Amino acid sequence: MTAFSFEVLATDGAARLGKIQTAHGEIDTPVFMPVGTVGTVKGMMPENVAATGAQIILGNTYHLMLRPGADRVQRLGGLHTMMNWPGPILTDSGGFQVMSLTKLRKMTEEGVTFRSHIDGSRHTLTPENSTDIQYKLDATITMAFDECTPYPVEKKVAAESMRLSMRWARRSREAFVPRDGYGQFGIVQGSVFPELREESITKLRELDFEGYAVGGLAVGEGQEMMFRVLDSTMPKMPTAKPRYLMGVGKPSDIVGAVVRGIDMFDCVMPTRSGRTAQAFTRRGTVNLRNARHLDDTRPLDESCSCPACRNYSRAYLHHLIRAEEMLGPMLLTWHNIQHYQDLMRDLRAAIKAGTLTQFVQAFEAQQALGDI
Ligand SMILES: O=c1[nH]cnc2c(CCNCC3CCCCC3)c3[nH]c(NCc4cccs4)nc3cc12
Ligand SMILES: [Zn+2]
Repeated sequence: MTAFSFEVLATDGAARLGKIQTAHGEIDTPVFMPVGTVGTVKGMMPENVAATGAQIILGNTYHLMLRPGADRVQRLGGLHTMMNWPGPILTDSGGFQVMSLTKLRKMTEEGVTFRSHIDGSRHTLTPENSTDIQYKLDATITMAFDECTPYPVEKKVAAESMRLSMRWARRSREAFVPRDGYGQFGIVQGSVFPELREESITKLRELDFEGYAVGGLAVGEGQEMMFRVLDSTMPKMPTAKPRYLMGVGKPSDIVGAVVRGIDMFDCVMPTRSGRTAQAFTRRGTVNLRNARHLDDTRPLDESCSCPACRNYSRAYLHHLIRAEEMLGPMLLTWHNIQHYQDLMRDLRAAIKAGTLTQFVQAFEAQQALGDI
């Protein structure tokens, strides 16, 4: 059986080309992880997700614990079997989703009690049961239970929030059942305060996680502040372990974070935007609801290999969106996932060739062009 391992194969400045070995297969980094919320990347079959080049997807603990329930997923053979995704799956702890999706909730030192948005039933998430739920889901990578500190907050509020998350990280680590090829990631907090971020990293290193996530960002601070926090935090992060920037982001966020040493990303944008007619292209985003596409026979993005760009015109995609046909969001989701996978593939190739600086310049120039 393979042990969970991470190897840095090349570097270009602070950026790393890496490979993670897991019980469910390997992951080439930098990697973008599509969100498979309730056991499916919405609107896509798993084989089509794999066809985009994606090696790892995300499972949503909050939704799955409510429906169909962690015990039922375990009885159904775990997420890999249930959703027919044999590759690695990373599940979040559920904490962030509870705080962003539920209204009736109460947080204590113990954890969070909340009411299900589905049927109003009462539930509790703690570091212990979140870790146990992720075990039942058979997550390849389990996330520690944390509190994402809101932004902006005063330093002393950020310090208390971070220290709670660090106590929860220890409880999460102690509840984790080690298995060959499986891993657990700690989550660094500390908002925009370098010394709090450093204290958080120090506490998490004591727990020797298989990977480290940067939490508490992409919560409204803006790209400039996010990059500033990364500039001061990344040099303090363990170098031999993968680094995961949670909830990021749009393509230019990802490029800037890879340059600063981030290895893993997740974001709902490519899938959620696919359902709202927003397409990501080399020249920026395109809103396919816009009437300017009515008679446009060109493909969405001539440099893209996905079915939407190979077989259909913008006019047809626009028609599907206006007619509210299922095929519209399906094709756009596929395209957006493909676009993100192609961006990661190009970033990995640039790091390998030592040409990341040139890649970033060309990327920024194209994005500035805007769609024609
Ligand atoms: O500190 C954090 N701790 C834990 N999770 C965080 C997340 C959720 C990451 N995606 C989870 C996925 C799990 C499976 C289902 C889909 C989400 C974040 N997302 C963002 N920004 C994007 C944001 C999204 C929504 C509001 S901000 N910042 C985040 C910060 C944290
Ligand atoms: Zn495409």
